[in-house]
Parts: sequence; structure tokens; C-alpha cells
Amino acid sequence: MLTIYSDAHHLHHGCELKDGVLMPCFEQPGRADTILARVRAMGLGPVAAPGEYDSARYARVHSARYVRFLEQAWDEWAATGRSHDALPLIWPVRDLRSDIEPEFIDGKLGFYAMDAGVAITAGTWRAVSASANLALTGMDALLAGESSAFALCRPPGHHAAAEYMGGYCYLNNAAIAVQSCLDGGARRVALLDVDYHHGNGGQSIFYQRDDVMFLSLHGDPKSSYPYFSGHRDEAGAGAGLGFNHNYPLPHGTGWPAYGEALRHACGRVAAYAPDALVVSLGVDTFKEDPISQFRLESEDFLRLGETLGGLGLPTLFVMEGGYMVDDIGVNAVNVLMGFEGRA
Ligand SMILES: NCCCCCC(=O)NO
Ligand SMILES: [Zn+2]
Repeated sequence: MLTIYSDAHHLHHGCELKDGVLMPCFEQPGRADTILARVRAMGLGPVAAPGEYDSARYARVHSARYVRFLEQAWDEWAATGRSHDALPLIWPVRDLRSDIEPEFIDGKLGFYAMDAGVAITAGTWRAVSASANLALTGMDALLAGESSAFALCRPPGHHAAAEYMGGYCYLNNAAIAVQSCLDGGARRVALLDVDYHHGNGGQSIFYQRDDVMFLSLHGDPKSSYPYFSGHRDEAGAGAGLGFNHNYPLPHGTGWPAYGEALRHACGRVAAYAPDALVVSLGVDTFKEDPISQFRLESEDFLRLGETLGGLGLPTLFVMEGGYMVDDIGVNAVNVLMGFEGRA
């Protein structure tokens, strides 16, 4: 399996406000480094650098003004004389106005964010755009005939929606790849999110469309981040009604229940008969993950990959979450090995 990787991710490692404390973000460079080392140790396949793409490709799923915000945010922040990480401090919730984009950077940060898990630093834009380019490069490989590819994206993207960032995510790498697949001639694409946290961004972007089926297995939002999306009754809207499927699962979920939900989701994918499958691959479903509450073991990720391989679809894996750095390489690559039948 081809892996797409860039060292540019080292340019980004901000702080986050977690449990009321400002701390180094759990979404750290060692995550991608550990996965890359495992890719190489297991001989998964060639490792390629990403191609260069115009930011207009990101604007196929994000708004142009949001992409411009991401590109310019650090400079606008630094122009105020601040050299530390930029974080949102106010959000347009409930009856506050969100129809007028603030001019000042502190207002824009909240206008374009859903939470305080998205620090912006001097290198964030370069890291974020490189991460999206990994996904575009992986999708170009599928469009050129590869049966599968792995975009080792960092930062992740599945919480980012058309006009907001959040949960360590800035550009929705997987959604950008899905749209690129359709722009490349596909009629239908399935986006399956196996990260512990609901992929609210991908759901939101494709919610009213029937050319993308979105499916997500995740911690029940009644008790898991992002808390405000991912319920079972979110079925799509308009032309998209019936093409959005959520599988909220309780704290403590292990492989038996997870595998059952995954097989059900795969049955829906098979019935949809897409031209390609994009997988938002988070491995924070691991039993030792420091910020999540499922109980998957490392061997279960082999089974997860095998189950996806059974679909027989051209498949792009896009890296999302997973924060037990010591085990993230084994767990992520186990999915890919299982997919290839090398379990
Ligand atoms: N800062 C709150 C928790 C963010 C979760 C990020 C993640 O792994 N999403 O998939
Ligand atoms: Zn996650």
C-alpha cells in the first residue's frame, strides 16, 4: 500500500485548553513519526511526498473566506504584537450574531471555530495545507488506478466543517479527498469514519447530498466529545436524507459490539455501491487512549481492516485521531495490514 507523508507536520504543535488547563496539545508530532516508523518497519509499501495543489481545491468543501482565514490568521494575530499561540476566546452561540464576520482576529478566531482545541501557530497553515495535500495525492493515486492508499495526515481533519475548525482539525482532509474523487469522475463515494469521535465535519459538509454516503461509528455524544452531533436520528436532509448514518456507542465498547456495528455500516456501504471508499482512520478507539473511552485491543485493528477489505472497493485511508503515541503505529498499521489480508 502506498503511503503519502510530509515532514511539514512538524511545523505545527500548539497548546489546547483541556479540563480548564492550558497544555501542549495531545495532537502532537510524535503521532505521525511513530506511524511512519511502523509503516517502514512492516514494509507496508512505498512512501511518497505529496503533490502541490491550489487552495481552491480546499474551497471545494470549505468556504473561500474560511480558507483565507486559515491562511492569514497567524499573520493577523502576530500583527497585534502577540507571538504565543492564537486561541479562540468567544463563540457566536445561541442568539449572538454570526451573520457578520468580525474584522479583528480575536473575533474571527471564534467566528471560525467550534472549540478551543485549535491553536494557530506560525507553522500551522503550512502543516495544514500539506496535510490536505496528502489526502489529495492519495486520492489522485486511486484515480490513477491504485486499489488503496494511506494519507498519513497530521493535523487531522474530520471535525472541520465548511466554515469552522475544531478538535485539532482545520481543513477536512478526508472531505477534500472525497470531493476530489467526485470531481475526478466518480458518481458516488462513501466516507466511513471509524475515529472514536463523531466526524461532525464530514457529516455537515455532505449532509444534504446523495452522491456521498457518510457513516460514523463513535462515542455516543450524550457522553463523548463533540457532544453536539452524532446522534442516530441525524439521517441527512433534502437530497441527502437517508445517506447519513451514525452509530453512537457507549463508553466501554469493545470489539464484539464495535465489530457488529462496523459490519452493519459496511452492509450499507455495499448496498450504496460507491465508486470508492474514503476511511477517516482514527485509532483513538484503542483501550489505552488517554482521551477516549472504547476498549479496542491492538489485534482488533487487524479485524477492522479485514472487514473494510471485504468491501473490495478502491480505498483511501486518511489519518485522524489516536493519542496513545507508543501504540499508535501498531494500531494504525494493523488496520492497513488487515485490509491487505496480511493479518
Ligand atoms: N479537545 C477535545 C477533544 C478533541 C478530540 C479530537 C479527536 O480525536 N477527534 O477525533
Ligand atoms: Zn478522535
